[in-house]
Order: sequence, then structure tokens, then C-alpha cells
Amino acid sequence: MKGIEVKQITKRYGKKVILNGIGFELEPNKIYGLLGRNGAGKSTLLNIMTDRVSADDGEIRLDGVDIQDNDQQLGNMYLMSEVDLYPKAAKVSQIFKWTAQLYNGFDMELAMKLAQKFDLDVKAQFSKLSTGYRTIMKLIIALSVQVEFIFLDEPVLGLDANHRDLFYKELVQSYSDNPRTFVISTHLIEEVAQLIEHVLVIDQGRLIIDDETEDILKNAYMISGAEEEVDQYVDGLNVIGSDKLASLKASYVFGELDNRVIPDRVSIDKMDLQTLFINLTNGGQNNE
Ligand SMILES: Nc1ncnc2c1ncn2[C@@H]1O[C@H](COP(=O)(O)OP(=O)(O)OP(=O)(O)O)[C@@H](O)[C@H]1O
Repeated sequence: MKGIEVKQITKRYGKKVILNGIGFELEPNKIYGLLGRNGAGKSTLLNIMTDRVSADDGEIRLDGVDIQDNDQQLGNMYLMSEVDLYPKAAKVSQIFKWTAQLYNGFDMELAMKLAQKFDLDVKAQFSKLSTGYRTIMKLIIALSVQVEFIFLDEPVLGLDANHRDLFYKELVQSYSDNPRTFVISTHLIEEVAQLIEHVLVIDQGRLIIDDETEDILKNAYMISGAEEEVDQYVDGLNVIGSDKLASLKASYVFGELDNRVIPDRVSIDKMDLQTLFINLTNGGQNNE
């Protein structure tokens, strides 16, 4: 198979099972969203996929070949994470140069252009940059390395709204100029909902969603109105949660609605990705 296969990955820390037999595939040239609550194991999974952390069980294959200790395969992947791996005194421009030596296809012209757009001073020392600008430098590198698989772990950490907006635009531009696969792990679901083509959700060690964004949202509904009528309407449907305000209720349904008659005082709207995520990962508790 072309792409990455994640096969039955299990990871424990002490007695705690963080990832429990996770399996999915990443196709070439697609933007994935990797979602999960705090501590769900997203960073651990990305670290395993890039051979920075070893799994207790399972295997990662790129184009059919195991990536473990395989520099050639690992050279096709880049992980941008919160961890700062650079020497304290290093300047941004030096870090760009080192990265270019490590990754053949590094696009220095793009990196310098992006630095200008984001107002990043390439003569500054990395350790003296603000939190947001450290992220910006790492993002610029991630967009400029031009490898086949790019993993972005919390890519907008510390970025203000304008910089986040600029980053999403530059990501789309870079993706259309040079299609490759991105996996974006983030908590800002609504901001990336338009970008991601495929959604992966990890919850309690398991992969609970692995589907195209469009297909997921096609079957995600918010049924709202008078409580009694809402309850009556959703009876027998796959209700994943609900919210209540006085006598009004909103029930969240994930799955097909049949041809049942919609009562007058009930309205049906599409659920957004963030609402769906919250309801799927709140441990079965209603939000009432
Ligand atoms: N080196 C480690 N030793 C022990 N436990 C660890 C280690 N690294 C991660 N963990 C634990 O594994 C779990 C998953 O952590 P991870 O950072 O992968 O989650 P995450 O989904 O990225 O979370 P967040 O969204 O909060 O960043 C957490 O309970 C964390 O405490």
C-alpha cells in the first residue's frame, strides 16, 4: 500500500494503557485531523509514528516498509511538536540552514518568505523568541521541509488569532502548490474543520472515528425544541448527548434519521465537528 499503515499500536506507561490496539491508514496527499481530549495519547501516537517513542506492540509501515530504525523511511516524515530541540544560542537562520542540510528538499526561499510574512526576525536567537514566535519558526520549518508526511502537533500553540489565520492560509497554499499529507493534532477544532478532509478521534485508548469529514457531518444532527417532543422524535435514534435550557432541549444524534414525521415544535440542524467531538468524548455524560 502507498502511504502509512498504523497497525495495532499499543502503548503503556506503567500500568496505564494509553493506546490500545490503534490502527488506521494515511493516504498520500490528504489533510487529516487527529483529535482527542487532553491526555488521550495524540502526541504519544505521533511520536511513535515518527520513531521517537517505541510502541509496546504494533507496527508502523510506510509504503509497506517498517519505519523502525529506518532512516530512509523516516526521512519522508517530519514531526513538528512542542518540544524544543534546538541549542539555546542558535539563531533562526542557522536553524533553517541545519534543517536544509538534514532534509534535501528544504525550500529556503519559502522559509524566508514566510518569515517575512509572519514578521519573524531570522537573526534572533531561538531561545529569546516569544512562545508564539517559537511556534511560528517551527511551523515555517514544517511547511518548508517538503517531505511526504508532515505531522503537526498543536501547531498553533501560543499564536494570536491573526497569526493562526495566516498559518491556515499558508498551509492551504503550500498544500495546493505541493500536495502531501498533513496530520494536524489540535484542540481548536472549529478552526481546522474546514481544512481537514479526514478525521481521526482517539478516546480512552481507542480510535473511535476514522472517516472522511464530509461523511461524518452528513450524519450528525442537532434536534431541538420542546423537551417532550424532542424526546419523542429521537426515540430509537443514536443520541450521543443533549443540552437543556428550561423547557427547551437539544439532542445530538449521530447516525441516519429515518423518515419519521418531524413535530411542529422540533427543528433539525446539522451538528458541527466540535459539538460532535464534545459529545462523543465526554464519557457518555449528558451536558444537561
Ligand atoms: N514519558 C512519559 N512517561 C509517562 N507517562 C507519559 C509519558 N508521556 C506521556 N505520558 C502519559 O500518556 C498520556 C497521553 O499523553 P499525550 O501527551 O500523548 O496526550 P495528548 O493527547 O497529546 O494530550 P494533550 O492534548 O493534553 O497534549 C498522558 O496520561 C500522559 O501523562
